Amino acid sequence: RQDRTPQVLQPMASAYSFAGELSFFFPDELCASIVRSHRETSQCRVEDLQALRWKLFSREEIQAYQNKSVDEMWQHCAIRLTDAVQYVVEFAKHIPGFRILSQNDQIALLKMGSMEVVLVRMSRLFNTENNTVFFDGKFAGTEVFKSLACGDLITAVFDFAHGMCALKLTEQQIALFSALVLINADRPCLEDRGRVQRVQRSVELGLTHILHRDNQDSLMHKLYQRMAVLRSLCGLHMEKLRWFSQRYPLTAHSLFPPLYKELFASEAELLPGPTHC
Ligand SMILES: CC(C)CCC(=O)N[C@H](Cc1ccc(NC(=O)CCc2ccc(Cl)cc2)cc1)C(=O)N1CCC(C)CC1
Repeated sequence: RQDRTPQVLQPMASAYSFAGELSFFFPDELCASIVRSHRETSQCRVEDLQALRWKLFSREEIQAYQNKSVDEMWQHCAIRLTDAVQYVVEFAKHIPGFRILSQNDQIALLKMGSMEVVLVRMSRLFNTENNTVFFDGKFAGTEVFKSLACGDLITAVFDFAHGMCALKLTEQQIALFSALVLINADRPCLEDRGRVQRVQRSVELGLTHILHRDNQDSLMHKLYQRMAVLRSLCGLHMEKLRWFSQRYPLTAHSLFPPLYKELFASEAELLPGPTHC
C-alpha cells in the first residue's frame, strides 16, 4: 500500500512539470508571464521616472556626493546595486522556464547574468536629453559619481544606457530581452545545458514573436549586438570591483551586502588557485 503512493504522486509531479514546460511552446503564454514578472519586479515604473525627469541635484548636493570618500561612495552604490540585483532574482524566480531548472543551474545563471540584467533594466533610468541617471530620488550627471574614482566605468555605463535608449524598446521588449540575457545556455558550469537550451530557445521564440508583432524584426540583431557590449561592460564592473576590493579590503569583504559577495565574488577572488565550477 505504502509503496504505491509515491508511484501515483510521481506521474502527477511529472505531469505538472511537463505542463509547465509545455507553456514554452505557446509564445503568448510565455511572453505574458515574463512581462508580468518584469512589471512586478521592476522597482519603479517608467511613467514615475518621466514625472521626475527634471528633478536634478543642486550644486550643494553634488558637492556633498563629491566630498564622500572613495569607499563611502562605493558602498553607497554597492547597496543600490545589490538592491537592483535582488529584484532581478525575483524577476528570474517568476519565469516558468527558470523555475524548472535545477537549483545549481539557477544559481549559475544568476551569478553570470544578474548584473547584465541590472544594466539592461538600468537604461530605463536614463534621461538621454541631459545625460543624467535616476539615483537617490533625483537625476544625476556623471559628475555626481566622481568620488567613485572610476570615471571610465561610469562613462561606459552612461554610453551603454544611451545605446539602449536609442533602440526605444517597449517594456515588453525589455522584459523578454532581460529573460534572454539571463537564460543563456552558454554560461559556464551548467549541469543540464540541454534543458537550459530548450528554455532559452522558447524565450528567443517569444522575443522574435513580439518583435514581429511590433513590426520591428530588425531589432533582433541589434539586441544580440547589445548583448556583446553588455558582457564587456559587466567585465569592466568586475575588474573595477576587484581593484576596489584590493584597495579597500575591509569595506569590500565585511561591509558589502552578503548577497553581493555571493553573486559576484568569484571563487578566484576568495580562494587562490584554479577557478572551479
Ligand atoms: C530605481 C530602480 C529602477 C533602480 C535600479 C538600478 O538599476 N539601480 C542602479 C544599480 C546600479 C548601481 C551601481 C552600478 N555601478 C556603479 O556604480 C559603478 C561602480 C561600482 C561598481 C560596483 C560596485 Cl559594487 C559599486 C560601484 C550599476 C547599477 C543604480 O543605482 N544606478 C545606476 C548606475 C549609476 C552609476 C548609479 C545609480
